[in-house]
Amino acid sequence: MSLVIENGWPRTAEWTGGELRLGGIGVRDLAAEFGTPAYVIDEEEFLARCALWRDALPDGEVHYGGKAFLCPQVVRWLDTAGLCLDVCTGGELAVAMAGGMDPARVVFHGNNKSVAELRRAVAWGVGCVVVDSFTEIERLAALAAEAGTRQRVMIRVTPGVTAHTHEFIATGGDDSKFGFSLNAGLAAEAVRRVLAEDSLELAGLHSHIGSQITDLGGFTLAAGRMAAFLTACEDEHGVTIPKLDLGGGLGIVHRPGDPVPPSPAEVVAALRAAVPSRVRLAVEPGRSIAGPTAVALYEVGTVKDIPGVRTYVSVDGGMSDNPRPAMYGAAYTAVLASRASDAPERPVTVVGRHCESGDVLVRDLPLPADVRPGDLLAIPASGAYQRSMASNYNHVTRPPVVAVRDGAARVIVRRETEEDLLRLYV
Ligand SMILES: Cc1ncc(COP(=O)(O)O)c(C=O)c1O
Ligand SMILES: N[C@@H](CCCC[NH3+])C(=O)O
Repeated sequence: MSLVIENGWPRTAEWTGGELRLGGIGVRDLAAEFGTPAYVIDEEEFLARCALWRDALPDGEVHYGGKAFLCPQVVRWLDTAGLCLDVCTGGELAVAMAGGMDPARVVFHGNNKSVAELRRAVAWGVGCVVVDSFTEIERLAALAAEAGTRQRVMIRVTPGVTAHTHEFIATGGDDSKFGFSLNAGLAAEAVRRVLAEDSLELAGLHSHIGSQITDLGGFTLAAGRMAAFLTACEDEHGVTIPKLDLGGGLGIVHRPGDPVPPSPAEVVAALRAAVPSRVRLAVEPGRSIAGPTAVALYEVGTVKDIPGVRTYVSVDGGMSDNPRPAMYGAAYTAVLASRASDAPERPVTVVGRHCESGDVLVRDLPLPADVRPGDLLAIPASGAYQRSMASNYNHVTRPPVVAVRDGAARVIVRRETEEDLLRLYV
C-alpha cells in the first residue's frame, strides 16, 4: 500500500454513485447525524501514518507535533502507536495529561513558556524541556533545583537554514524568534550555560527549520550542520550529547498536482546519512501525520453568480475553521461530495460565512454548474492546523471532529455550542 498520499484523500475515501464515503460511511449520513461543518477523521489513516514514522525510525524517537491537531483521543492513538508527543503550551500539556500520556514521553517546547507552565511540567515529570532562551535556562534550572530534580533538556538551535516554505512558517533562519542562533554563537553559549547548571541534564540538541516542506535539501543541510555542531560541543566540553532532534516539517499534498513530498523513510534516510550513527535521532512530525487523515465537510448555503465576474459558492464554515488560505495563501481543493452530477464544470470560488472578503476557502475551483444549496462539499487534507487553529470569529462555534472506522462513526471533539461561547461572558 502506498503511504505517500498523492491526491490528499485518506485511504478509506471511496465514491459510490457519486457520494463520498469515509471509513465506510457516506457523507450524507455523516452530515445528517453530526451536522456541518465537520472534520471527519479517518482513524485507520491516522494510526497508519504514525506507524509509518515509527517504522522509519525504529531505533529513534518519534514525537508527534501536537500543535497540528490534539485532543485526548489523539493522545490515546499515539499511545497505541508507540509515539511520543511534542507540546508547546500549558494547554497542550493539559490535553496530554487528560489523555493519559506518560509524562516521560512528552517533550515541552515554546519560546516563552511561563514560570507556572515550567513548574507544572517539572512537577509532572516531562521527559524533556526544549530550552529556547538564556532566561529560560536560568528559570528552569532554578525550578528544577527547587523541585529537587535534574531536568533533562534539549537546546533549540536555529541552524541558519531557510526552508523552502511560506515565510510565516520558516523557523530555521538566523532571524527567528525561536531558539539560539548557531551562526551568532548563541547556541554554543547555551550549551555552556546548560552544562554549568547542576539541575539540568543536556539530553540533546534540537532544530526545526519550518513546516510544509516538500524537498529534502533543507532537512539534509540542517542535519549536517547540527551534527557538526553536536560533535564540536562534545569535543569542547568532553561530554556526550546523546540525541539530535531534527524537528518536524514534512509537507503534504493538498490538491492533485501538488509537489509530492518525500516519504518519512526517505526523510529519515537523509537525516541518518548526515548524522553519526552513535547519535540517537528524534523527529517531530505533525502535519505529515494528521494532515491527510481528515476531510472537512461543508453544506452549500447560497450560490451567487456575478455575470462576467465570478460565481461565489458560500458554505457554512470558512476562515474560522480553516484560516490557512487567508494566513498563508494555502491552496486547497473541494469536491461535490453528496451526489453525482453530469453538469459541465465551471470555475467557482468557495467562500465561508464570515464578515470578511478574504474569507475564501478555495479560489477558481471547477465544480459542476448545478451545485446548489443543500449540496455537501468536501475538502481533503484538512487534518492539520485547521481544528487546532480554529477560532470563534463572528461568534461562530467550532466544528466537531468525527472519527470514522469500519463503518462506525464517533465524535472525538464535540461541536461547540452557543452556550459554550456565552459561558465566558460575565
Ligand atoms: C518545534 C516544532 N516541532 C514540530 C513541529 C511540527 O511541524 P510539522 O507539522 O510541520 O511537521 C513544529 C511546527 O512547525 C515545531 O515548531
Ligand atoms: N500553522 C502552520 C504551521 C505552523 C507549524 C508550527 N510550528 C500551518 O498551518 O501551516
